[in-house]
Amino acid sequence: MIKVVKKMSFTSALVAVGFMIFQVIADLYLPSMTSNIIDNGVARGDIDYIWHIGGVMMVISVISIIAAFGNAFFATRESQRLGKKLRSDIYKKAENLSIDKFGNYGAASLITRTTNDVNQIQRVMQMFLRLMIQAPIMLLGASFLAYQKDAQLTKVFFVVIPLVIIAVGGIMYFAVPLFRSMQKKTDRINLVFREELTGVRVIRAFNKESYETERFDQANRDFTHTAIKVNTIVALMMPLMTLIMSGTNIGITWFGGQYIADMQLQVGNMIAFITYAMQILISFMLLSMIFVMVPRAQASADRINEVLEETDDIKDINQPEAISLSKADATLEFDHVNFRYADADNLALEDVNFKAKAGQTVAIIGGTGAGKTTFVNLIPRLHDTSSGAIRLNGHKIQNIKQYDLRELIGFVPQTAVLFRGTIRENMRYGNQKVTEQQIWQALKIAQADDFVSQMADGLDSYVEQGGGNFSGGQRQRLAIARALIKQADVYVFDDSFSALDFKTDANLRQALQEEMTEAITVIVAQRVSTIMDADLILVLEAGKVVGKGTHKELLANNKTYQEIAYSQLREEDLT
Ligand SMILES: Nc1ncnc2c1ncn2[C@@H]1O[C@H](COP(=O)(O)OP(=O)(O)OP(=O)(O)O)[C@@H](O)[C@H]1O
Repeated sequence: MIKVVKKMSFTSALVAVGFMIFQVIADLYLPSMTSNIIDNGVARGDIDYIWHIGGVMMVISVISIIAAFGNAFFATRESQRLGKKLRSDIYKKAENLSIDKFGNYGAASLITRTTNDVNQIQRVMQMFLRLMIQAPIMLLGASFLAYQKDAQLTKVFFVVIPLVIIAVGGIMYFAVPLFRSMQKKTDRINLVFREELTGVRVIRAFNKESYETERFDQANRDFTHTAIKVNTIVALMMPLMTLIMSGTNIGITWFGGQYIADMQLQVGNMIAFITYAMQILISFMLLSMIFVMVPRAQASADRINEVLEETDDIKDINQPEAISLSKADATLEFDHVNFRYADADNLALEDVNFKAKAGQTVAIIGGTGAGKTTFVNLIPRLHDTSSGAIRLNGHKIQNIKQYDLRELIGFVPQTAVLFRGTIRENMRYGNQKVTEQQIWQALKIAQADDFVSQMADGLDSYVEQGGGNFSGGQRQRLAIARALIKQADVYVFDDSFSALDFKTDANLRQALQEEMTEAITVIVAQRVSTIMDADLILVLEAGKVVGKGTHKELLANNKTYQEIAYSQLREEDLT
């Protein structure tokens, strides 16, 4: 919690506390003045005194209101600023986490941490700056002043305070663990909800709506059940405290009445004493709320810190080497590269070696799970090699800044992702300075110019979240065009042609070959026809390169390649 709170501006926090101290002093001063008005003004019929003290009380009340407003303003502003900072820090951290670490948390949990957990911290900080410091000061001040008004009456507190501690302690004992479990249940709701929203098509196709609704209802019921339980327990606090306060009132009036009759106490002092007693009990109540809220916020702070303090295994070195676009001199080399996933027993890639230069196309083919995606993910350092080296333009990729490295790579992932906006905005994603002509040129190479030009709004056509209003093949072509717009030394296409028909696939490859004379093209494919013209084909099987060469060479002497090739194409198509 302290680590999180340190992110706050302490000057503004101090200002908030300063205002609050003024407010408490004013609030503590008022009952004393009331007692003076009653005992010295009303009892003696001194109208001037009543006017004079009444005026002073009005001024003090105004000061109290101004101080309360100032405190509320600074407390709200600072807690909101803290929330903003935390949200932004978590977002930046999540954005830069390696794919593995990101997967450990999952999108649902990261969203809960950015929203729900940050809200908890914000609420507690606002309460802290408004009430948490007020409560102990008021408690001490009111106790001292009550004692001053009448020492004998303080005996009421020997009964009342243990009762308050038992009531508050009991409530906390049951409520705090439930508050903690609510956080986990919120995570669960988000996880189920997100999974169902993203898989809505599959759910409908399998007629699993009622199954999924039940799954969501279960998570929802579980959360609601705990929320009702905890809120019912906490709701007991108010009636219990009202009961204790009323009891205190009766006790003070009972004993106070006797002291007044014995001329040991004045009426005004008893009224002031009652007000101080109420302030003491309110302080206890506020303190109890703090004890309920702090453990809850602590759980949130732990969850936030867990993300913020996550050590990232993919880091930039201290003095990275400078690298820039090499165009015709570009080279890409895998030098005895091995890779193992953190939780896996076996290597996902084993001793991969190859070298390519600008203008060349390197293709990777292999069955599902052979390691093709893992292979291409190593190039922009989405994962780091376990051993061996990858060199881009002669630089070990670990020795250059991740930003610089990724600037030199045009990457089309296996699942084409488009962002909500327009086609133009999506095309400018990797290069803000791109001209209209360059966009159309990239769309032409990606075989996307036809369908984009036929759309009523052309480049300004609307793209739904994830590109949902385009077909799979159209999405792939737009994603390819977006990568081509980026000036890069290496273009990586991870199974990016799979949704294209054979003719479009062939046209696209032809266009790429003509255009990519100053870049290296890495293509992952399942279809032999897609990679037949590549300068170098790597055949992957269970993470090992079992064949390396051109289509002709592999067809002549590589068994795995022959099996793949003959299972897909007729003999005459293969030559
Ligand atoms: N995050 C991960 N953690 C552990 N193992 C993984 C992870 N991602 C992939 N693997 C494993 O690594 C191996 C290679 O996976 P990869 O995704 O690279 O295969 P692929 O050849 O691209 O498959 P496909 O053609 O089906 O996309 C598989 O056995 C897979 O189960």
